[in-house]
Amino acid sequence: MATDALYHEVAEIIRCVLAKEKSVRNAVYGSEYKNKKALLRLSCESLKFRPVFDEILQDKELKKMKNDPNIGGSVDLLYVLMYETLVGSGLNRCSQELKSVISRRIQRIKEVEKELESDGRGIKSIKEAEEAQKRIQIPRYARINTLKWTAEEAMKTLEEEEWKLQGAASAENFAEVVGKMKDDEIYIDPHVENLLIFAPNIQNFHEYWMVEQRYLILQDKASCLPAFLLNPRPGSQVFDSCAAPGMKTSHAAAIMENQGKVWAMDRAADRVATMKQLLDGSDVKIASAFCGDFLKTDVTDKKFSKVKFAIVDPPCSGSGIVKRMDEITGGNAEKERLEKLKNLQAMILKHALKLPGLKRAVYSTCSIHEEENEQVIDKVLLDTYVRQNYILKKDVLPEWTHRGLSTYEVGEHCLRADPKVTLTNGFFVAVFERVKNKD
Ligand SMILES: C[S@@+](CC[C@H](N)C(=O)[O-])C[C@H]1O[C@@H](n2cnc3c(N)ncnc32)[C@H](O)[C@@H]1O
Repeated sequence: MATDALYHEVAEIIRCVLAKEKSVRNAVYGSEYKNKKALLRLSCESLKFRPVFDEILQDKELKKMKNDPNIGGSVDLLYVLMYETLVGSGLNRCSQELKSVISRRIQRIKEVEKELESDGRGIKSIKEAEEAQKRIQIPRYARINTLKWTAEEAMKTLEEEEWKLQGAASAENFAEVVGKMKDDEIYIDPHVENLLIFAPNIQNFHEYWMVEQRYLILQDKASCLPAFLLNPRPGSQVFDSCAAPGMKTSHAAAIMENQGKVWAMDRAADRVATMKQLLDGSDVKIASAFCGDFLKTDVTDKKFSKVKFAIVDPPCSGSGIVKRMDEITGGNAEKERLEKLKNLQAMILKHALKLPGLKRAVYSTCSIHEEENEQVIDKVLLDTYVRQNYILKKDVLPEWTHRGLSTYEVGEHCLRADPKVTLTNGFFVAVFERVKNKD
């Protein structure tokens, strides 16, 4: 039956995507199945609701569906069939064999889904989260590149180009004021220095000459927090352990007024090449961008002895970034993956804290998962060397009311960012400070 062929093809796309062999789009357009539109829609939809289906398949009775001869062990095919049953247009157009796999257990499937829903983990919750996400409009943040011009020059030029400068947005009713801004208005950010706020939907803003020539650097506000909170003095040395593509390196260099040095390391050679271009185009003169594995770097090497500041922005699930496809597919939230990331993140942070002359380090992720955030801080603070030498800085940016999760002791000392609350991507920052003054 034609619909069976579609379901089998969607299952194959899902398999490819979850095995990280291809993106959804590449898998769909590489498929021989003719109706690409149907293929794409059903693949994305089934992936989107997959977390619910996975939970349903934990049920003792429903687990057995995978072994049904019509399913042939393919959990991906079950995702499609469950999608059609619980969300889509039903299974009336497919063969009796496929339909019967579900229809024989439909009552139990609905029961389990209802239980999940009462816990906020059912189909309805995913639909609601998606609707809420559609409604969130994050403004565009642009950092004045003070390595190219001063803030005054920037403001004057923007005014000459007929932008309407509104002054500083108030921190108290930030979301309300910024949420209503018009396309030709600009606010000054009340938290991060030299950061401007533009409306969310300005057409082709990345082609605007100030952006193209890197007089303004498009950078989400939350991602400006690490270098801003690190606040390295001009003339000092910074180590950025996972630096590419160099957004935080370039921000640190601007704060240091191009005086001192930033060691900008990254493991991925292609990303280091991109970073070099970006730093060059931004007039960063003090960065030494190089390729290497930070975990294999001897931080006690004499050449790093003057490093007083560290940026630790390790790989993360990226779950805080609004509107990413892998968020929609739910592919990033797997416990096992988060556990692996947490271990890597903690290792990288602990290693950075071994820099002998280090005074302050900032840890950040663009993840919303506590495993990658508060749990990493907890884990690192269990280390004897870390406990003897560092404290988690208290009262970081006190006017920033969105703090780490209160279920952790460290929570109140950390900053969180959230699209709904701070009008930024989801983000997490914590600052470590050496207990003894090493000056
Ligand atoms: C979140 S991104 C960094 C973004 C960057 N800080 C910025 O602001 O533009 C994480 C980076 O860590 C790099 N990375 C992963 N493992 C690493 C390691 N062991 N040593 C150095 N870099 C690593 C990845 O290649 C990736 O570029």
